[in-house]
Amino acid sequence: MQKYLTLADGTQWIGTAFGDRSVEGAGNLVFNTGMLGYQETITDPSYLNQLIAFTYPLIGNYGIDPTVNQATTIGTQAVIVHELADFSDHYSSRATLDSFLFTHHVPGIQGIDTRELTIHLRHTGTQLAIISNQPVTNFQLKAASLPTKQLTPQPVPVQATHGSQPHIVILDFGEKTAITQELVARGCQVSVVPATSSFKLIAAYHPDGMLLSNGPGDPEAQAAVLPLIRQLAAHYPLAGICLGHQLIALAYGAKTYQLTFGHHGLNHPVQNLATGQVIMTAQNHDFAVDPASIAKTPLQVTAIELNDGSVEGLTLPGQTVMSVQFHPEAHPGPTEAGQFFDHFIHTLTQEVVANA
Ligand SMILES: NC(=O)CC[C@H](N)C(=O)O
Repeated sequence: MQKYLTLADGTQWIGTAFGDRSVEGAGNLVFNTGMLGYQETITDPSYLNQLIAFTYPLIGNYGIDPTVNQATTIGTQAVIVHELADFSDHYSSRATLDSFLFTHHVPGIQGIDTRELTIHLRHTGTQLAIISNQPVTNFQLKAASLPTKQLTPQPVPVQATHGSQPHIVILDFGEKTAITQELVARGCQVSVVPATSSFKLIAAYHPDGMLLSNGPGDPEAQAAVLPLIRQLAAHYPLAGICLGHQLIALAYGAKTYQLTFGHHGLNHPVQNLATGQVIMTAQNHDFAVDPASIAKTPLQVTAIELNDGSVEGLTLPGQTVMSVQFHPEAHPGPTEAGQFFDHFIHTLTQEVVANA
């Protein structure tokens, strides 16, 4: 069965359907350059309502391992690949990518030259796209007719995982489960609460530290949560990852902007400005903190991306506030950025001891 990928600029690509063949979708089309980790990427809630084109030419070859999902539902609108593996050749695999997407009602399209598509997107910038069963004649009308997805709100408490100390409360904007897992692996007790939680509800958890999670969408659309972030920072050590990092920037008066085509990959070099150390990082973001806007705030830049100089880390001198634009939890991606968790836990453990 033929499937059509139509971009807002009118370009059309024709491929073959896989996943849920009946489903159509619309949203921002982004390209992901990771050479592995398609399952974690597809299940990452930050991709809510986006279409993901994988530049790696063969996708699906190691199948689906139920233990690596980053969320229980898939917010991604569509998966675009060059060649879909029709086998899954790994001992941990329990399903094919095709059947996994079918189960979650996500459409896929294969046979697309995703590298050519990526070159196109690098010239035009991120744009809206539609995946459909018939050629699209009226782009606006068709896009408006297709439903957008929502993240499933979680009950309170979402999760209380028992480690020892410290107790970290995650404010959940669409958290990847790997963040909780990385904290638990370092001995933390973790509770996850919805991003709409009040300060009073959060305080009842007696956090030793707070973490603002990753999440989908434009950070400037989250203005309502900024006073809570300032209140949290005044009471607890505060960390932010990706969307959480952008929200910390906004909470202290900086601005964010949309990148031309986003960072979605696993080999983004990031330099720590204090030590000079460069690490490889996993990234997944379309927005970034405007470096010029930071000068007028109390924030300081701690790290930059070496390809385009974008802001990768922030701190607030005088308070324990630290954030990163990249993904220290990886899943997928290089794990060396996990030192961010080590640093945060070390800092707040010292504060817990000092306050005892
Ligand atoms: N992974 C994330 O948290 C993404 C943050 C934000 N939605 C962006 O695209 O920039």
